Amino acid sequence: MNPVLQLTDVTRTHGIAPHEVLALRGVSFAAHPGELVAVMGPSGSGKSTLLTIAGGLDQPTSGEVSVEGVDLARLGQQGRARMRRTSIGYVFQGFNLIPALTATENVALPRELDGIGPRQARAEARRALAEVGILDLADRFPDNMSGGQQQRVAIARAVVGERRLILADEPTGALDTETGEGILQLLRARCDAGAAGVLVTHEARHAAWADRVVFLRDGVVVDETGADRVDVLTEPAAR
Ligand SMILES: Nc1ncnc2c1ncn2[C@@H]1O[C@H](COP(=O)(O)OP(=O)(O)OP(=O)(O)O)[C@@H](O)[C@H]1O
Repeated sequence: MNPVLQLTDVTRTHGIAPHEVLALRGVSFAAHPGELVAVMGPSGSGKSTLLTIAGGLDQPTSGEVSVEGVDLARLGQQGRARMRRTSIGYVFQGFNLIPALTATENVALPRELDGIGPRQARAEARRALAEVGILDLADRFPDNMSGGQQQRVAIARAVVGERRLILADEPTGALDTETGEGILQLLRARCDAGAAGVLVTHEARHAAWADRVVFLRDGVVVDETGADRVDVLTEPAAR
């Protein structure tokens, strides 16, 4: 089966010499349909850099990133923006909802930007809100929702329109344990339905929802394993 996401020998340098930082050094990585991959590693190991590059929000210094078989570098800026709206869902730690828009409007926005008519975009948004269990909050504004409810809206926005690649950067951030588990359950369900997911997390019990765990250190993939060995991965210094 072809991967939804493929990174090949990706390098990313931040800053300029002599103060440059090599955030990623030759990372190769794939996520297939139906697969949830967790990315773990110490602070500064390159996890967020990897995710933003996978989502076309940042570009590698060298190497190739393809989504659904399309090399993002060949798309140009507009093509990448379109790819982000149609194929890639990004769940940010801080939700990034627009306060002046209702839940439905927040979720419908990427579809409308993509040229879908408002009526269809709203219908798709309501379906996505139902999928994450908060259709009853469809007309509410973010400020009148709990953190967990806001994160559900953010997830609905990331999956609306049947996107095939879901990228989540610490999506349970400030949420309590139970709400956080609910969010991971949603991501898992979306991958079980055929999407590919990448989850950046610091917590082993969150990574346990994944099929595979990739461990980064200093911008290099130092280990890759099934979720059954997550406990080992959380303590690399002891190995
Ligand atoms: N815009 C930038 N300019 C300069 N250096 C950067 C920039 N973004 C990231 N870096 C550096 O690149 C390295 C990787 O950062 P990154 O944020 O990807 O790590 P991370 O594993 O996500 O860390 P954390 O778990 O703390 O979020 C770090 O050394 C960081 O300081």
